[in-house]
Amino acid sequence: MPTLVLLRHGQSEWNQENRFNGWIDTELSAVGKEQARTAGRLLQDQGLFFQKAYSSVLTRTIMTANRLLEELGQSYVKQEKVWRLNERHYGILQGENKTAMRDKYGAEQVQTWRRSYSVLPPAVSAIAPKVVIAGRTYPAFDARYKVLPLKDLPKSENIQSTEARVRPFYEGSLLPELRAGHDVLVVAHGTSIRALTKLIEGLTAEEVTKVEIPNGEPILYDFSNDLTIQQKTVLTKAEKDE
Ligand SMILES: O=C(O)[C@H](O)COP(=O)(O)O
Repeated sequence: MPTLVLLRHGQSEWNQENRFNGWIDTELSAVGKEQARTAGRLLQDQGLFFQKAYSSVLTRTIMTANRLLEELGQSYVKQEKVWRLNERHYGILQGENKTAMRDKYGAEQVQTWRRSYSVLPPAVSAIAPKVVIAGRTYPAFDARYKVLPLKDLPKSENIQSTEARVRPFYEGSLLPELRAGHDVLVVAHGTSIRALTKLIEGLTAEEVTKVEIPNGEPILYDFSNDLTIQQKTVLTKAEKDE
C-alpha cells in the first residue's frame, strides 16, 4: 500500500531572519541543513522505499530532499523538480522582514495576506530577472522558468492560486504514482503543501487557512490501494528523542 511523505524544506536563511521568501531562491540555514538530515533519520524506522521524490525548483527544497535521501540511504531515488511545487509568490512582501511589514501595514492586514485563501498580497509591478535585497542579488525569474509563458509567471499568489497551479501536479503526477502503489516523497513549501493537504484531505477553503506546516517535520499519509487515507502521522524530533 502506498505511502506519501510531505515535507516542508528545512529552515531557510530568510526563515531564520524572519523575512518573506516566496519565489526568491534562498539557501538553507545551518539549522535547516540539520533539520533535513533529522527528517531522514525520522523516516529510517518507517520501512519506506521511495520510488519517486519531487521537490520544487527552489534550492531550499532540492537541498532538503538530497540531504534527507542521503541520510536514508536512498540517494538513488529518481528525483523530479517541479515549478508547480514552488512556494506561493509573496508579491511585494518578498525579502521584507515580517515585523517591519506589520509595523508598516498593521498586523491584521499582514496576517490576511499570509493566511487568507483568496486575498492576494500586493503584486510586484514587473517580472524582474533578478532582485537585489540587502545588497545580495537573487534570481527571481530566471532560466528555470524559461519553459513557462510569461503570462503564467505570478506577480503575487494566495492559497487559492497556488492550489490552482499545484492541482495539475497532484492529478497528473502524484496520483498516478500513488495509484501504482509507489511510496513517494514530496519536499515543498508551506503554501504548496497547504494546497496539497486541501486536495488530499478534501478540506474547505476555510479549513486550509488553519493548516500550519512546520519546517522539517515529515507528514506521512498511509493509503489503501484505492487511495483512501488509512492514517496520517506527523513525525517530530521530540518523539524521536523520547
Ligand atoms: O515564503 C515564506 O517566507 C515562507 O513560506 C513563510 O511564509 P509564512 O510565514 O507566511 O508561512
